[in-house]
Amino acid sequence: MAKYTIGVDYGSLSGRAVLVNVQTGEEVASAVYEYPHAVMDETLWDGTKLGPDWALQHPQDYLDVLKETIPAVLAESKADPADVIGIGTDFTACTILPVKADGTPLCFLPEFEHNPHAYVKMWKHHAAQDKANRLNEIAAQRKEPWLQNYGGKISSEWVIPKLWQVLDEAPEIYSAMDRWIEAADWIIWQLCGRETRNSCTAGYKAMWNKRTGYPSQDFFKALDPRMENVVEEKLGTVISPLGEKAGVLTEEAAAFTGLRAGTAVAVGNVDAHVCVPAVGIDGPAKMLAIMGTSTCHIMMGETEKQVPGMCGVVADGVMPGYYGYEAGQSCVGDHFAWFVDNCLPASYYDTAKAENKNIHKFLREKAEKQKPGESGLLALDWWNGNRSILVDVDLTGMMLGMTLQTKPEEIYRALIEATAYGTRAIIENYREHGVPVEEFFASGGISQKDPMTMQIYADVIKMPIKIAGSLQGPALGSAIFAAKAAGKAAGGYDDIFEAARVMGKVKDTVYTPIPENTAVYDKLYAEYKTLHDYFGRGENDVMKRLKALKAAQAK
Ligand SMILES: Nc1ncnc2c1ncn2[C@@H]1O[C@H](COP(=O)(O)OP(=O)(O)O)[C@@H](O)[C@H]1O
Ligand SMILES: O=C(CO)[C@@H](O)[C@@H](O)COP(=O)(O)O
Repeated sequence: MAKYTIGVDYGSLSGRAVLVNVQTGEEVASAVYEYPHAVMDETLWDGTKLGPDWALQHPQDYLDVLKETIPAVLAESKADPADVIGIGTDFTACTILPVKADGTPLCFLPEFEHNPHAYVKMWKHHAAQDKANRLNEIAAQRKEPWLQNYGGKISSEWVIPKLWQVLDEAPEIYSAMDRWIEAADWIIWQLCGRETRNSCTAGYKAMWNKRTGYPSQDFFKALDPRMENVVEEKLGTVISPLGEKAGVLTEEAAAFTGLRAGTAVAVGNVDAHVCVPAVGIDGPAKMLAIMGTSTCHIMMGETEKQVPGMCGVVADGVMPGYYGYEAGQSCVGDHFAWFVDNCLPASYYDTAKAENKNIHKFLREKAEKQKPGESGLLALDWWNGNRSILVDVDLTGMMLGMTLQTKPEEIYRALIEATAYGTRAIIENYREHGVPVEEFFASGGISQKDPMTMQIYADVIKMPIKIAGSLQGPALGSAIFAAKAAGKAAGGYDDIFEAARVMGKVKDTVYTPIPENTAVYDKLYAEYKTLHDYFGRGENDVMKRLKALKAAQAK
């Protein structure tokens, strides 16, 4: 009798569930639910104005994903809930919210429903940069040894800068919250009624280390005396390894999902890291880029190396027995989305509509006719700051080389190329610091939807690119971890590597570098690197000055 697991992937704009056959990896059914509140980055749902660089979400949307998608995949597959042996989930991160001791989000309480700080701060909420800067200064002064495990800088996207922002700007929310918890762990709590903290978000986003634990009380006190006991007061100290069973589905969660109470629930995971087994990766030096709104670059290594500008190195942070390395670009697909939403003449939309084509496909058909370098354009891919290797959200985008002849499709292609150069910078940075990158895999929406982009990436990074076999890489990864949490006795797996080999997959399509393109891209990349260092490493801080002026004028 076939056994199944369900994986649920919480992306930036929607949640997607897949129901997967545990013995074959076949994805039997899938469903998507778009978050009704989407990303609240200008106003809260009630119209309350938000400041610059804010990005909030509503946790009710996350619950509704479970209520909508799980019954949908059960109905589509006609699977008997008794044969669904486990459920796993993954989330964007650090996407984090304040809750009461029983898990109730503060924004669900009438007294806080109009307070923006009571909501989920999404990974791309960058309004705690001043806190991150201060934290980095203090950590560097104190020569905190863990700082180098995070490339030398803690990002404003992470747990402590965001929490510190709450403490400063909304102390009433800080004191009302009993827990400050990643949505990745909160959703597991909703499923199995038990609070757990996963080692992936704890390690990459909350500065927790398997060997040494969290930074010291003294360090937190140096940030702000009110945070001296932040770990005990707001975070959790019991950290669960990936693939472990967090608990079992409660009666209540069984009622709203249609699954059976008692079904195994895996501990939370992150949307990027969870994809690694989904492409069948089972060893070091194989980089996986999860290319969507943003891109995360995840890889395993045999040794722990401190690489400047990476996001982090975490023992067992991806799969057990290896050091997990993460780097990333905070804006990839968001560049293209911004461009089509803001910069295209109406005639492009009209023609695309008349030809019944998606606007990206329409632009791609024009852009793929260009040769590398033909447009004369070069961009810096910093529309949402730079995550790796500069770790600076105050950097902004740039486009060089425009003339009266420049066409929209040329700008579109230059933006794609810029993101490819950003990925090459990450790969070269690893290699320069002794971390080998030998193979390259891609997953995520763009890897599936956009062959031109994938060919450009292969030409720029000069490595063949293998493509994930699943349209839903993270959801499949979550289903794989669910099979591990359920265990062999229930029809799953006791070994995550075995589960990855059976259930993970890549496509037959491989994008291979084209030598005449790589030769031109080598030249363009050299120009990119010059501009990257000039604007990004302090030689000319014009981007920061403009941003400061903008903030001052907006007041
Ligand atoms: N047909 C398409 N071709 C190329 N890129 C696309 C297309 N449709 C959407 N995109 C890009 O893909 C990005 C979303 O990626 P996806 O992986 O689906 O989402 P997420 O990152 O939220 O998980 C968008 O920002 C958009 O720029
Ligand atoms: O930062 C991480 C993981 O560490 C991601 O969750 C974040 O970049 C969001 O990813 P998506 O672009 O929504 O796939």
